[in-house]
Amino acid sequence: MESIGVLMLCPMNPYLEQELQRRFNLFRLWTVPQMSQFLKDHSASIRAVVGNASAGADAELINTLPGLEIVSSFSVGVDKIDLDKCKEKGIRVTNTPDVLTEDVADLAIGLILAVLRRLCESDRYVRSGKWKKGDFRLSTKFTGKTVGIIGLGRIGMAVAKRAEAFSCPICYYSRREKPDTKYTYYPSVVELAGNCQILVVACPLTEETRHIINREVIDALGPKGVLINIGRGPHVDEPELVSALVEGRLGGAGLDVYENEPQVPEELFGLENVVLLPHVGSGTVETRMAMADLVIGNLEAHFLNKPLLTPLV
Ligand SMILES: O=CC(=O)O
Repeated sequence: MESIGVLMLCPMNPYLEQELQRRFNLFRLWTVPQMSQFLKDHSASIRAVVGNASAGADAELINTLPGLEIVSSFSVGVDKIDLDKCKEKGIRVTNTPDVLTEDVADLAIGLILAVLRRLCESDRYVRSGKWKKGDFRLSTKFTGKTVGIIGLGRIGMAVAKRAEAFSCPICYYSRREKPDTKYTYYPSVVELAGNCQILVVACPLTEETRHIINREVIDALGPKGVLINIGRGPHVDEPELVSALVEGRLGGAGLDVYENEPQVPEELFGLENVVLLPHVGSGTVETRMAMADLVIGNLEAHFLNKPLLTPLV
């Protein structure tokens, strides 16, 4: 397979890069000095693109690669890939589901605890020496709080299972009620937000779910409510979230994702009821290796005319 051109769109993971390099003719887009010359020289030989949560194959890229057969994403979310264009052109698409579910759900619970129990703030309290002058303020209990989940897919279910272990009643919103769950269903996000204390965004980003967290939802969640976003930044109308937090209309937020990563609204930096992570939901050594193996496995299967491991398109 050494002659097959594979285009990696940005640096993602050294192991993945090394294994792709060993098997294919790997092009690293971020090292290309001049895009137009690169495309002139190599676009015909590129048969696969490897992207991730921040860089995917959009219509423009797809149109410049006449030999493209497969886009294999080092992510579960594929919102950066033009799926319709891929379908239209018969380009296969794969992602990395399942292997990252546990890590992302773990992180959602970590964010809930970090916000409610003020873990980051109390860590800073110890390090700055403030403890010597007095005890840390009281925080908020997690056990027993109602957790609302937007999107009861693989990750949403894993969050629910974990929250159940904290004796939390679980409710959810999804496009359709799930017949095989005991969790309470609300047919709108506003109703869900009005009936839970912690609202977790765990659905894929699509045109329907863009800004699913808007002012009305934030107001329904209210000054005691906490928003946790482990989905995608554009699920949230970010300026509305920032003003609700600054004005105290929302109780707190735990965010792993943002509308314009890696830009994070600086107004959030001074708020102690907010915990900010740099999009690390699946960011463990173990999981990133499993994701890399899936990307490689899908490419190998494709070029050996075998069934794809995790086909999306
Ligand atoms: O955000 C990460 C992913 O989609 O895997």
